[in-house]
Amino acid sequence: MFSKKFGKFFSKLTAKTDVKSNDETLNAIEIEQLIKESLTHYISDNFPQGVLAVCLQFSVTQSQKPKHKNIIIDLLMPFVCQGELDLIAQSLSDNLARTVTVKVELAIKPVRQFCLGSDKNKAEQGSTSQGNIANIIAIASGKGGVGKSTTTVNIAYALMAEGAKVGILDADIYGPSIPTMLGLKNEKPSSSDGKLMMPLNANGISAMSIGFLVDEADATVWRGPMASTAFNQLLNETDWPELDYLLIDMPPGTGDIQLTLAQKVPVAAAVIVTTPQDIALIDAVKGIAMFDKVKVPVLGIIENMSYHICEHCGHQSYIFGEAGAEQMAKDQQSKLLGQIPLDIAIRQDADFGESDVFEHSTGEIASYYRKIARNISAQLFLQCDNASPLTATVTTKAI
Ligand SMILES: Nc1ncnc2c1ncn2[C@@H]1O[C@H](COP(=O)(O)OP(=O)(O)OP(=O)(O)O)[C@@H](O)[C@H]1O
Repeated sequence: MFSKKFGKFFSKLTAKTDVKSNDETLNAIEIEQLIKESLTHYISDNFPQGVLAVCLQFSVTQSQKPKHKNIIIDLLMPFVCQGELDLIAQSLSDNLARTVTVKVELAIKPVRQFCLGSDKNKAEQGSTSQGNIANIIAIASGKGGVGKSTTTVNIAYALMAEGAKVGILDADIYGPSIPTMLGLKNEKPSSSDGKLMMPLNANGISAMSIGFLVDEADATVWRGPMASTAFNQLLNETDWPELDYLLIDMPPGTGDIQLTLAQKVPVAAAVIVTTPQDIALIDAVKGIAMFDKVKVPVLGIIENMSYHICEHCGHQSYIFGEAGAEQMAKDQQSKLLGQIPLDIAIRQDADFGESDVFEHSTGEIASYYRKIARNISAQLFLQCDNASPLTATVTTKAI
């Protein structure tokens, strides 16, 4: 039956199908019209004005074979949304008594900040050394140990599961854990021309980390300027393939080094990871203030280790406090991008260089991260892109 969540368009579908009694009586034009209406009236946080308002291309193919009356909806979209549109396809399938599949192709463009270059220096960097990268997103936390690197890796896999091309740059110069988490410990990058390094590849994710180049012990004694120079080299002297998103795993904290990185890199936007614990939330607020200072938009907050579900009795316990990030997001007029439970499988995967999001991309753990990945991608488009339907248009009247 129809889920309440889909509201208006389901009632329209119900009305239509009730009138016609079954889909045999709906002709191809009516079906296409019904699908268009459904996509137009579907409203959610990531589609505040419906799916078709942001869709770049739309077509419906209806197979007429008597036993396989499948319907395929092809959409060209500016942000990842396959997981959300699969739910619409499921409801359409139920309503039309046909197998409806939505196929999303992505056309992810650099957001406004890159294109227009509100900061000349940033725009120049964006159009030269990182020309293959559409959008750089900083994943930051005020406090250390809240799960920022683990979240970065799993969001990268989640974006990939949603169809995007993704890379990770480990800027956590003082404690690079990305090589371990991606199963690339002890690997070294190669160079074909002696100038640019080839990023390493973990199941399709391109990765670069200071951990690939120097011993952890050596990097930890670096001072601010040295760390910042090393980071710039990692970003600019890597032969990045074409990427929709490069996620930067920022060093924890809100000091000079973080501020310098946020200023030097053409970051399109930032995301803050926190636990619901008060001391983590206080530092997360400082993180938001830091990005505000350098005019990098903060897309929202991810609450990690939100709760733990007992594997024996299923009881949900709020070990680090309840709903802290939700309240903080409200106070800061930001968005809660999602919550991730404290789960032993997430910790084990991180230690062994594996990811459940990659291995079971339709599983429960993957669903938390994929939802967050969709929210990040959509919010980047909606909040920052010129083509967003939410961008205010200024009209001038001739007098
Ligand atoms: N949702 C989770 N469930 C279970 N364990 C988790 C979860 N998120 C992170 N962890 C574990 O918590 C520890 C800290 O995580 P991680 O290294 O990602 O934090 P961090 O914020 O990047 O740390 P640092 O700031 O020191 O770099 C790791 O052992 C990781 O496996």
